[in-house]
Amino acid sequence: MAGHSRRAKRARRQPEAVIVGMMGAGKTRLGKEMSQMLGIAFEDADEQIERRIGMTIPKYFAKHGEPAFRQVEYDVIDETLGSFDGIYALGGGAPMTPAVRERLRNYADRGGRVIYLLADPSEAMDRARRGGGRPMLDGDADARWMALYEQRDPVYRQVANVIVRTHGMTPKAAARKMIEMTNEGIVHVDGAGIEPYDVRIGEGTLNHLPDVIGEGPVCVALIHTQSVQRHSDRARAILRKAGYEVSDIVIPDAEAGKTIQVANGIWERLGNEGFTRSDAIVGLGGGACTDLAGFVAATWMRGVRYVNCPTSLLAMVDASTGGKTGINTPQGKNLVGSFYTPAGVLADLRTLTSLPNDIFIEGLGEVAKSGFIRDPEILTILEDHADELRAFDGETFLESPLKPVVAELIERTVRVKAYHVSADLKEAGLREFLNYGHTFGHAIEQLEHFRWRHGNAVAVGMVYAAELSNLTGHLDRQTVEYTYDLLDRLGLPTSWNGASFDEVLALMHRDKKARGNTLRFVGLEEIGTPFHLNDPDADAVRKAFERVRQQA
Ligand SMILES: NC(=O)c1ccc[n+]([C@@H]2O[C@H](COP(=O)([O-])OP(=O)(O)OC[C@H]3O[C@@H](n4cnc5c(N)ncnc54)[C@H](O)[C@@H]3O)[C@@H](O)[C@H]2O)c1
Ligand SMILES: O=C(O)C(=O)C[C@@H](O)[C@H](O)[C@H](O)COP(=O)(O)O
Repeated sequence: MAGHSRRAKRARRQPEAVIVGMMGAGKTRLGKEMSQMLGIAFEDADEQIERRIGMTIPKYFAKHGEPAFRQVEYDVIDETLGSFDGIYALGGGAPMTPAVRERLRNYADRGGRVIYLLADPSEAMDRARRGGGRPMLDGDADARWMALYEQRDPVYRQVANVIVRTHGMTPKAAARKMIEMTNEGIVHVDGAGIEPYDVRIGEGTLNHLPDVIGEGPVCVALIHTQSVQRHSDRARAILRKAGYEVSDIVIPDAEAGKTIQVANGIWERLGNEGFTRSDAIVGLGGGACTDLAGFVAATWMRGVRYVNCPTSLLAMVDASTGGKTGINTPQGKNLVGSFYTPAGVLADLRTLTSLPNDIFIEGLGEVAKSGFIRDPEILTILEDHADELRAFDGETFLESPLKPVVAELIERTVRVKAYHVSADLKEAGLREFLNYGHTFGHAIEQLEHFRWRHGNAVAVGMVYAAELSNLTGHLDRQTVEYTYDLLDRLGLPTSWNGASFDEVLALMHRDKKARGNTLRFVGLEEIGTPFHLNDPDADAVRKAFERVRQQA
């Protein structure tokens, strides 16, 4: 699972998870349950504090006052976050201290999971009242609890990177849910012009839909293709249970859905159904569907909340993150669109269970691209597991040893994407490196009338870019051969012979990176070092085409 790679990456000792939440939410009870299931230790901050001060918390409160108590509390939490590696439950008021919040942020930045345990208020109040010994609830306990809840809920949401609702669940089921959710990979995307958001990767991440959509929207348009009906049924059930009115919008499959006609049909429907600016759109499907849904979200009333739920490997690793949305025109791929940041990305590994083998393999094209431009470890993982990846079978995937490998590949690839996007949302320079292999790849897609899948076209495009880098004296022959070899082992195409050089050249001139009459490519100097290859020698541009064609 993604959580395993998280553990492997963590160099220092720190808790597996920290639990925050209101008094009576069940932090201690469920924390202990989690620790037993995982076979690791449990620690409760309030019990630690009582051991240190040698008296009960109410007595210490009465004798020394709240500020003195909060200082001891901070010291104990600070030490424990740096020395304990089990499950750690904090007192309900701890995150209200700014220094504790700062410490929790630092813990989360190093891969830590802060769980906000969100219980039903009446259940939690009841438990808090029965528990007794809580100085913050002196007087009318229920009224005090409610007042504290209103004050603390936004703070818990701010410090937590996992929110778990336990309403109506048995302790065992709630603890299992908490474990599942802490095992998710989380990639945070931030940067100039970006409203920060998280990409969540794991089994069951669609359960986060209500938290990501939030309380503002009343109606949610769920845009998906027929091919993912099973998953959209689940998403719709989650949304309806959370109280949203859901409009189910089915669009044509793949690139046939990425058109102005389809977008217009949805705009008409949103208008007829009275969608307002405070409503939300969820796109659930492959990259074509999520590109279109994001485009509709960006343009409806000049922008409504958008949640991206990718269901193909390619959409999980690439299309879902970074805010590029758009449609194709008869003149080319993605020629109309906008940069529009989602409120969140939920990559649920369960959706991969219905993904056909050839579409999974296509997604490996973009995974390999991220290895070539930034993270060579991705290439090592691809090499080490090429045979198993090639034999991907959705039906057995979740129980197979391939699951943690795929989860790690997704997380690493999304990190590469987040690195470029965070620094350069609108593609002024660095972000263009994500376009490695795309100048030639997009031309293939266009000339093949989209019968060629995007990831396959990018694979050939990377071979072209490697050959061009070699012909212009930037890349050694060995790395070019390695490119052919790795892509071939993964089952990706490495050659193409579908049109003339002049036809390809005309389309490469229309690529979004081109400026005036100048061709611009992303080249490679060595693995992990892409560069801008501007206005390359015309002979090299043609010769690279011939090399790619000769292999076919
Ligand atoms: N916005 C970006 O940054 C970005 C990045 C990369 C690619 N893209 C775009 O993404 C598209 C390619 O994405 P793609 O490869 O996902 O193509 P796609 O959306 O066409 O999906 C491929 C096929 O798989 C099906 N499918 C998807 N998930 C499934 C599932 N879980 N079970 C069964 N069938 C499923 C789809 O219905 C489709 O038939 C292209 O349009 C490309 O331009 C965008
Ligand atoms: O996010 C980016 O930036 C990319 O270039 C990622 C590409 O892998 C992706 O195919 C993207 O859709 C291409 O965008 P385009 O601007 O070249 O159409």
